[in-house]
Amino acid sequence: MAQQPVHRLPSYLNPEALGPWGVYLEQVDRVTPYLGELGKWVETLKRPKRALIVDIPIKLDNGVIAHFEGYRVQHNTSRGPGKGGVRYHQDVTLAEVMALAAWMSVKSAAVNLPFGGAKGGIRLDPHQYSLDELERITRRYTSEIGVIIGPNKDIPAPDVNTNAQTMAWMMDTYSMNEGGTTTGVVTGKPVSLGGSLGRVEATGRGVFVTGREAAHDCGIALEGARVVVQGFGNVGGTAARLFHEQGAKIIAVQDHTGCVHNANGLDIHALLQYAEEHGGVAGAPETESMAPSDFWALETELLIPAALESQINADNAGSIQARIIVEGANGPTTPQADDILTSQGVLIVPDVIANAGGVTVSYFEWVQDFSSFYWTETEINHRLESMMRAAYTATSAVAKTHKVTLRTAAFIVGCARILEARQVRGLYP
Ligand SMILES: NC(=O)C1=CN([C@@H]2O[C@H](COP(=O)(O)OP(=O)(O)OC[C@H]3O[C@@H](n4cnc5c(N)ncnc54)[C@H](O)[C@@H]3O)[C@@H](O)[C@H]2O)C=CC1
Ligand SMILES: O=C(O)CCC(=O)C(=O)O
Repeated sequence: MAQQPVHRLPSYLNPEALGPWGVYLEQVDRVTPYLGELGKWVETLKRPKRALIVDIPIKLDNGVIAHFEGYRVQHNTSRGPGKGGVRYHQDVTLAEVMALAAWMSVKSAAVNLPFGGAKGGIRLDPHQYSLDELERITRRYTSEIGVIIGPNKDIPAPDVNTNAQTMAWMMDTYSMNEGGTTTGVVTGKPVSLGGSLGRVEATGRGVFVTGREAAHDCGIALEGARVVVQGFGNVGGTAARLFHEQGAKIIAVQDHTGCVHNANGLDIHALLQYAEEHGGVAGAPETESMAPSDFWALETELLIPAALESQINADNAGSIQARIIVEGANGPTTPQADDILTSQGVLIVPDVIANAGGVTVSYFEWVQDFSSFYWTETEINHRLESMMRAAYTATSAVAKTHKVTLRTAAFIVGCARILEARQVRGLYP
């Protein structure tokens, strides 16, 4: 499974300095030698098919007109319509959304969903705006990107700081503009609007399933295993709860408000409630606060980054003492950190497999909306579990065959599927 570190970029072109898009390009460079004849199409993967920047002018509650910048990027649609979430965050940039869209292409293909990759975002700190303002921002954004989205073109979903309510506003705005209710234009909607049971916790559940498989491969029992989680929102919060419910000990959690630690294991149900009421984990009872550098250096069986990109990088990778990293976030580990961790014997379950549970249940939601026939939560969870296990097992087998990391293996599977579709669609698609 171990891979020799490779450094294809010249030293003056540091992928960490290039941000998430640079990290993605380096990952593509690393997989190219394994793509055989299909490698001749690899340039397709190195640029987005389409990128839209939109201006979102809205009237704030105080009467002032404010302008926000929004994006929707469709990285690749060779295998099906674009698919991917919408992020609201003060640091969102076009280059970041390009990387997030590209990881969606690889992810959808790696788990064999009939989708391409897309992503959207608005640069704003949603915590600074009222619910009414967020509704106006979301509706204007949806109208502006309405020219390129649609149930057969590109289907948005929730990501950081967006949720089922955001998707309901998007679905309603798109439907108003189209002149008819169009449930299939977004996924992650409320169940009362054609959303799927199980979607809210699907990504965290996928992280749990792939983490459990990886632990099994490494001979680690979940009962009593130590787990450290960065990000305590939809993905990190759910994953922490599922590991906790299987007897694992969540010893530390970090979110944007701080880090909390308890060597005997945090009471995850109480912490979830505290974070809901206080907007974050900082100051939770029966916890000690901890410096971020100490957080990363904690000795643990599993480490789950479930916040933002490039959190595990050349600066902190050397101090990490986890046996397994399960990537709930997109792009949390830079290529340099990958090399350092691999040389330390850490097994990394990459984002494009580990967090694919969300888009997998989004796929179920899309199928249910088209057929107007809805499945039970037990059916959803059962199908999700079997697809996540199959993806993990297939990726592990490819990693063993080529003697590469799970990330390179997942990229081999995903990129080959995308490029094969690209090839058979013909020379002038
Ligand atoms: N929601 C979904 O279905 C999916 C999400 N993801 C990825 O998972 C990650 C988390 O997404 P969600 O849980 O949906 O978002 P969320 O908005 O529900 O939660 C984000 C969490 O990250 C924390 N956070 C933000 N900035 C941080 C910082 N600088 N340091 C530490 N913690 C910080 C927040 O406090 C919050 O707990 C993102 O990378 C997202 O792209 C991946 C697949 C699907
Ligand atoms: O559910 C979806 O369609 C996409 C979720 C997402 O944005 C992701 O997997 O990163």
